[in-house]
Amino acid sequence: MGNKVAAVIGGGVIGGGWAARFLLNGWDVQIFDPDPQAERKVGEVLANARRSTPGLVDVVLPAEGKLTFHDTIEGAVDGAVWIQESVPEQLAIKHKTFAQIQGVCAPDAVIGSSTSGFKPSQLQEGAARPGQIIVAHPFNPVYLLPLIEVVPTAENTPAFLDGAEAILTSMGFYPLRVRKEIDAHIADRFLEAVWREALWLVKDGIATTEEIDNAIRYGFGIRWAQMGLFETYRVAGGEAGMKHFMAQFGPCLSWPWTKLMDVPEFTDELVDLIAGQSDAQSGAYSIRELERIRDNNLVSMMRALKAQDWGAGALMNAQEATLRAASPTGTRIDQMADVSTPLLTVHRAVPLDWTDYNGHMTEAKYLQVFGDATDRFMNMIGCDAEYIGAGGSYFTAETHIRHVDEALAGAVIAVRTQVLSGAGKKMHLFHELFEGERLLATGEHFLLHVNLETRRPSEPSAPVLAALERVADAHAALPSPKGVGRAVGQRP
Ligand SMILES: NC(=O)C1=CN([C@@H]2O[C@H](COP(=O)(O)OP(=O)(O)OC[C@H]3O[C@@H](n4cnc5c(N)ncnc54)[C@H](O)[C@@H]3O)[C@@H](O)[C@H]2O)C=CC1
Ligand SMILES: C[N+](C)(C)CC(=O)CC(=O)[O-]
Repeated sequence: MGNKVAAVIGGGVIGGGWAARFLLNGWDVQIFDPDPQAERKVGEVLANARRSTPGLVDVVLPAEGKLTFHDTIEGAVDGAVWIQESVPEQLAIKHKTFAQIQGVCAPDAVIGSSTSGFKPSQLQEGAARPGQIIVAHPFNPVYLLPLIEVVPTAENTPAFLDGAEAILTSMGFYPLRVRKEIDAHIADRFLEAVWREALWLVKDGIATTEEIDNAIRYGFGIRWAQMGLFETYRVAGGEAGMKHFMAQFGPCLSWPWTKLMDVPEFTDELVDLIAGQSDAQSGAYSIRELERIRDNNLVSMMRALKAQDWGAGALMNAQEATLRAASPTGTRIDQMADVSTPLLTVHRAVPLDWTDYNGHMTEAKYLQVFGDATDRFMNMIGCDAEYIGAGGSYFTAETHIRHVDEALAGAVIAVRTQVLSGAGKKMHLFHELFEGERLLATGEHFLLHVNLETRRPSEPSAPVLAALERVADAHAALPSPKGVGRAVGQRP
């Protein structure tokens, strides 16, 4: 990918989210929004994103890009290879915006529209180069959720679409190409149906806004996040699966369970009823507080899916593997020319689900970071998944951690690992955890190589031992790090 410059036209809820996603993936972002409050509002979204997005993966994201605000569309799109339109949902405003963009932008830049409902053919009407415009419909918060509905027309070439989707994928998005354009694409058709039914339930006095939210979040909402609709229903069919499920529940669709397309009128009375109930339900929190609660929950759930390598979590692992391959933490010792200084074994951000009631990285996660650093070092010397699968590994026999300073969510942390000794079955490591130049903790660990069949200490393979000895010999020349061999209670 060449120039990583994006323009964001319209910096509201969604434009601000796009800006954050681009910036935190190393893109420079140029924003145009006529609202004098735009810079402040984007700043608030970015602050939320900085504490949540970097911790989605267990490896550091590219260095944050540069953010600039511009007085004109011309200024904002200058040099941009991706231009994201996020102006209000009115076709006339969108058409005027595209005309201004296309008057000045590069002819091969992608112009993505965040529209929730318009078809791409409607957006392309009257455009100078219709083939440059696609729907790229995101989900709020754009800096966390992976889905982008990419809706093209026949005007967009396959090569153009592939290029656009490659850019989205590189930022951890999941581009879902919609086969045929349709009002409101795929996901918003569901959301509209659910929204419509919920409005009826409130209007008819069946349920309050809070009861409806509880019906979703204590039940099918959790289910949907991991298996969606069809896979969930397949499981609900029991051993007989989907056919049985359809035979059993298909007839229900003709029962009067839903109001279908009948939309309740948005009278002042209905709006007041819903807004009043919503105030009673959630008014104790500010919108920014609710955003932070939402982000904490989303990151925790997405990281749980990541641990299962499933759905959105599998996507996060794929992005991590790409980032890891380009990182020194993914390099093997036999590929390194110089191993004479402590090795970078962890380089990542503190995820939101690692923080505690004190507002900082919790105690147990210091051990996790050092455990991860040890795993990475094992990988570097060749004790990788294949080696472990063949029956050899290291077990930790003793650990001593010194907690020196704190780290907050989103902080970029790094572990440098010094080999104190490495010979035969024994491996003695000293990890130092930093945020920038600030030392946060040290971890001293003694490990033994084991045979996974006998579960007894054993000699490592010759290549693993050679790699370990190479680093140990090189590190023997280093000064002994402060804190080595300490016991609890000793004065510094
Ligand atoms: N809010 C949501 O949940 C979602 C919204 N969308 C879509 O994103 C688009 C933007 O929606 P939101 O961000 O929610 O609206 P918003 O009202 O938060 O932001 C719109 C921004 O556009 C600016 N603006 C107005 N006229 C402009 C112009 N001529 N040029 C540049 N900026 C202009 C406004 O000052 C405002 O900051 C819409 O098409 C919407 O359908 C898509 C996904 C989710
Ligand atoms: C309400 N909405 C139609 C604007 C919602 C979306 O388009 C997607 C989302 O984030 O839910």
